[in-house]
Amino acid sequence: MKGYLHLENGETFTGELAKTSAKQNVGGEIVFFTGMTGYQEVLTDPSYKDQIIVFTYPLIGNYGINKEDFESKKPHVSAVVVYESKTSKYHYEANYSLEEYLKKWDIPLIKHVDTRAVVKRIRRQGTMGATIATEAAVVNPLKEGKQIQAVSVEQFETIGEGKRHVVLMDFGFKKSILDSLLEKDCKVTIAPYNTTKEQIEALKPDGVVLSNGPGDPVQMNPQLSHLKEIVSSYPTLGICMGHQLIGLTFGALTKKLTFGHRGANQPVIDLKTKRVVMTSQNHSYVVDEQSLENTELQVRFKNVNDKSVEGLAHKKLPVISVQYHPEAHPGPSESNYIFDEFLTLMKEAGREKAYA
Ligand SMILES: NC(=O)CC[C@H](N)C(=O)O
Repeated sequence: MKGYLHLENGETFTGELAKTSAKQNVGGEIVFFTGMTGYQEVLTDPSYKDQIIVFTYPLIGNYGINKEDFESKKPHVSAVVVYESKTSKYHYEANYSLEEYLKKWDIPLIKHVDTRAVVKRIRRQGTMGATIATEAAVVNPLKEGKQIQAVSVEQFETIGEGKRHVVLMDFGFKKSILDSLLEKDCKVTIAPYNTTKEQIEALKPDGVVLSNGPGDPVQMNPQLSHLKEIVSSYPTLGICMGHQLIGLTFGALTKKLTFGHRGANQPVIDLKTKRVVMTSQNHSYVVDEQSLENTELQVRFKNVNDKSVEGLAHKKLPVISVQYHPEAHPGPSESNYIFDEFLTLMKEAGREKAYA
């Protein structure tokens, strides 16, 4: 069936709607992902909530869909745009084809769209509102959402029996972050996004991880003073949204990039070691470097392409943060060492406590 991708700038692209959803009209913020593989992780990463994802690689779905690669229990994107979607699923682990999986969750997929042209528009004019529709449709301009509370857990849950106890504050966490912590011999308590310092104290953790999450970080403004108390009291690692929130809690500002970084090959330099690592990324917002000037934070990582801030360290407290995804999935895992650094921070803080 013929379908349309309408952009907020007034342009329309024509394609073919797969039979994955009967919805006539679905809107969202249109963004693009440049990895050749990793579509399962992208679909199920809660940070993509309410976004229409354009895959730049021209053939998507060729190894099907299997549960092992999910980053959460369900897909969060509002719709999918591809050039070609593979309808078979020959991989030995596959439970669904791409289209079968999207049908299960009633998510529209439009194919045979000139994805190269769409991406060029987004690169030039920025991420914008878009609608996938069966006919002409109005595109609603983007408005600020409260996506974090929609994806965060409501109950505390503790997993694993490792040596270090970490509270993972859930702004929309990817399962790979939990897995990375469990692999490093941590016991992890997943906590709702609005957990207070008192609730964390009761858990007696060794450290806190602030997770990734969807939308604009300023949606957390009402909670920033709570977060500052937490981050100032425990060794803390912030990842993506978590990193942006660490920036905001210490008085820095965030800003939106024209089209963000979404892919598996973003080069990042670690200013401490002077080494460049290839990283997995998914974000629109960044911490504004100039706004760090009068704060207690300093830049630890930078994007080699556009020089944007990719990570911070607190000048005195055991607090580090990364804009990229050290847990990978999809993408390279060579930045995984940041988890080891976080472990060292917890170990050192524990030693101080023992001698206090
Ligand atoms: N993956 C994330 O945590 C993304 C953070 C935020 N939603 C952004 O787009 O910048």
